[in-house]
Amino acid sequence: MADQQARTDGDKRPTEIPVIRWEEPPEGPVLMLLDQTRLPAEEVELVCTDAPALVEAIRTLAVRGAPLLGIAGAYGVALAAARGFDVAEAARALEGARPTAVNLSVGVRRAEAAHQAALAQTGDATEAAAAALAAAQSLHREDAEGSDRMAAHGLAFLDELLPGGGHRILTHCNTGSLVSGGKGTAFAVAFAAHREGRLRRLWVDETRPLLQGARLTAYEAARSGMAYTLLTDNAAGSLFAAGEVDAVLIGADRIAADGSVANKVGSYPLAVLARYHHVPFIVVAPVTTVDPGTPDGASIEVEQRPGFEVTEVTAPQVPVTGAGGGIPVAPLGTQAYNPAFDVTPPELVTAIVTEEGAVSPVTAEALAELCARSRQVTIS
Ligand SMILES: CSC[C@H]1O[C@H](OP(=O)(O)O)[C@H](O)[C@@H]1O
Repeated sequence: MADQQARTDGDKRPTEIPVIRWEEPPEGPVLMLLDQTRLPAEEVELVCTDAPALVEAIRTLAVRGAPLLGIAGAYGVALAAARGFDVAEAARALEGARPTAVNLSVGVRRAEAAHQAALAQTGDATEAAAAALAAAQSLHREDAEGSDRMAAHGLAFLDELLPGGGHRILTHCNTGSLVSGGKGTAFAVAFAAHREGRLRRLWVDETRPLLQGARLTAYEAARSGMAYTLLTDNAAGSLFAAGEVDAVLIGADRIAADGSVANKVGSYPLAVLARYHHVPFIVVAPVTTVDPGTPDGASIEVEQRPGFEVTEVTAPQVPVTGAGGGIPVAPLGTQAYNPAFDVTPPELVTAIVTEEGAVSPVTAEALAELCARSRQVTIS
């Protein structure tokens, strides 16, 4: 397979518009979000002035991706506090927006706890709102810093596993700057390999049905200058069979205490293919994605999404005709099975790479030690 010469025009962020930002115009604070449903055709910002608007943005994946959901959830609590809404009500609504990514509730509860502590200490609503905002901004910064550390640990792990560089990495869904305060998770490792001249190619799964790979990862890869190729999800098997994949790198939405990994649907089949073809299957995620409170994969709630996402195709420039706003590709009335995620058992995971380092092999004991170590070093 001919290799295109990768461009090296530097670290271009996927878009000149930040993925998420807090603003304080005279009429009151707002949360600005890059609307990811409009990418790559348009760079459009959503203006959220309250928690219900943010809940809708999360539900429609205008804002998405586990780490970013945590950051957005924390800002959502700060927004409710700053605008005088009921903070507990806003926090519960935000937590309930999507069930699988544990980061969402972690971010919401972190800002809510800061708000409650400040209110208990000062009795001052303005002080409490400021504390919630400070917690959200701290989480935002930590995620950006953690992303760089994950990239470094991930590249070091890859280089040790596959000496000689020239990595051909297959990735699924989207795990770059669009899911993070920084450069992302799995995509950040691929970008680090590219920047160091050790990425031969990024294979990008289109990731049906919402096409996060085709629309978002390809968009980020193009901006980064790396050599990348888009493929349909069902073409991955033939790439493995042709010996064209050196490693699989994916993100995670929740990692259970036993090491089971919930990630975008289609991740589990990749893990089985990787095992059959003796290819490393590497999960890249912040430690906050590990959920000691979820014992195993069967305990992870997998979000079931509307059937029209499968039975229709949509694009910003396509006129809407179907029940969900898209063009029907299946007979009207067709029922569809549409889990947003699947669960990969720990025995199929080569390593979990976090900002604290790589865990390999993946065991409950190693994850428990990682979480304990992380709690010791977490900056409050
Ligand atoms: C590393 S977080 C990105 C993670 O989130 C995606 O899901 P969604 O697009 O539905 O938010 C997918 O599972 C990615 O791995």
